[in-house]
Amino acid sequence: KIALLHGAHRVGKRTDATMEKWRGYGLGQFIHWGLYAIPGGAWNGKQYNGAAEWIRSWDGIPKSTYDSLNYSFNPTAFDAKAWAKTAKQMGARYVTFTTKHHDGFCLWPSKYTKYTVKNSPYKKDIVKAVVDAYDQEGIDVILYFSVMDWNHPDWRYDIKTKEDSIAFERFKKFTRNQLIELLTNYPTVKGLWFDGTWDKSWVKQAAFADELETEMRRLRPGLIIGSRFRADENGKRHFDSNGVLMGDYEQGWERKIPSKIEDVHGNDWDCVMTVPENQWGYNAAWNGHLKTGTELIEMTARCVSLGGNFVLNFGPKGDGAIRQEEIKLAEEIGDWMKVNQEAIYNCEYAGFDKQDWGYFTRKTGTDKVYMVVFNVPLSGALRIKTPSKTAIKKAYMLADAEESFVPEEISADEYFLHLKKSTNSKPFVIVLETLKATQDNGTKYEKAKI
Ligand SMILES: Cc1ccc([C@@H]2N[C@@H](C)[C@@H](O)[C@H]2O)cc1
Repeated sequence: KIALLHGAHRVGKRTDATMEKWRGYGLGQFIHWGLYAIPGGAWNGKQYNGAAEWIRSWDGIPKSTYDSLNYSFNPTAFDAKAWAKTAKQMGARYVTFTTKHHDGFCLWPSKYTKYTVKNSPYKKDIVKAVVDAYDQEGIDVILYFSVMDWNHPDWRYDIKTKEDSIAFERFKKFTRNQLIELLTNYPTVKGLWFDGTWDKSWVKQAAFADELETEMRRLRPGLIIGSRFRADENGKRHFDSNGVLMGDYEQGWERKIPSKIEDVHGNDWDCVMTVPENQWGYNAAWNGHLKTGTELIEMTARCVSLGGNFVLNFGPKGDGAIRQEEIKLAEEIGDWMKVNQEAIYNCEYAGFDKQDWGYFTRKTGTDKVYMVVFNVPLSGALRIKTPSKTAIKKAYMLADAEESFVPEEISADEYFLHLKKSTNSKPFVIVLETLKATQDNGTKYEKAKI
């Protein structure tokens, strides 16, 4: 073990109630909204293919013209209550909302810069509107914050000169001020989702960032901060020099999902996902593959089956309205969640071997296991391999408990559930009530008689 002053301060998962609630969210919403939604991936009639929220950084974009977009930011269709209703009916249990993206434009009236919504035609505090609307719907709020700030004159990619160092000290104070300001203005938020923390300038601030994290946690006990916020004193990010996760959950799963339980190293994690291949902010021309509702439901089940949460991104338009494609996806996911949410909320890795037909989830702390089925085999037989000393007492459709199954034992701890020749067009869930023979209750392990 390497002695570290600014590495991880905890080994293993947090066990407090706030984090246990976070662990059970299952499904969340990401919202990327800001000035980049105005151009929507195009500039002077030319469509760009990169991620729309990065348009300021592309060749050919006059940065000063982009920066003055705050003077034309007037989202007349913005309705935080409508956003929160969409999230509620989709079944999202939390939302991660961009307070400030890399371009530095603040969607709250920060006292520490002029580059905020206050100096736009819109004027009002968007962060407050979103926090209040989602609180009212009972959806927890996490605030996204980009440390990298292209607008701030004191931002540096690296610190090479004395001048850089003096400027970056000012930038560090500015960053701390904004974070304390956010936690003070919006006391109900449950966490911060950091981005823009990979450049050398910030990676060199292990001591400062460690102290700032401690200060934020003291200001907001229970605050949830991911692994992307700070590096250790050797510049190690996400995992410190001893391989221990920094922060409360792993933030590395951006547009990708772990394929097996070993990949998550026993940590909490969430996966943040775009509908197109790689567009977070609004891009008018959604090119390439757009994920379908069923694909996104499968990603949700896959994340929960591996002990994580799935967070689907929405990129509202420059006028503040959510695009129709996203509304439709939210409805499709919501319709499925209304029937099957029991297999998603407050569920965890089941400890069953993965099978081709889909995913196992387990209601946290119980013997109730769910089979979320996406790929019905031609045989109609769903294979189950139970962990040793685990019997299946009951098996039935979540949507209709009357429709039950008698597992056919095909070998030790291995069964088939035979589906009726029904043509399922949507993913469905089967409940397994299991029985774990435990030594201390003295019962000799008996195959439960179905
Ligand atoms: C290389 C890279 C940097 C930043 C990102 C940002 N993280 C996502 C959550 C979005 O905010 C994207 O702009 C994506 C890729």
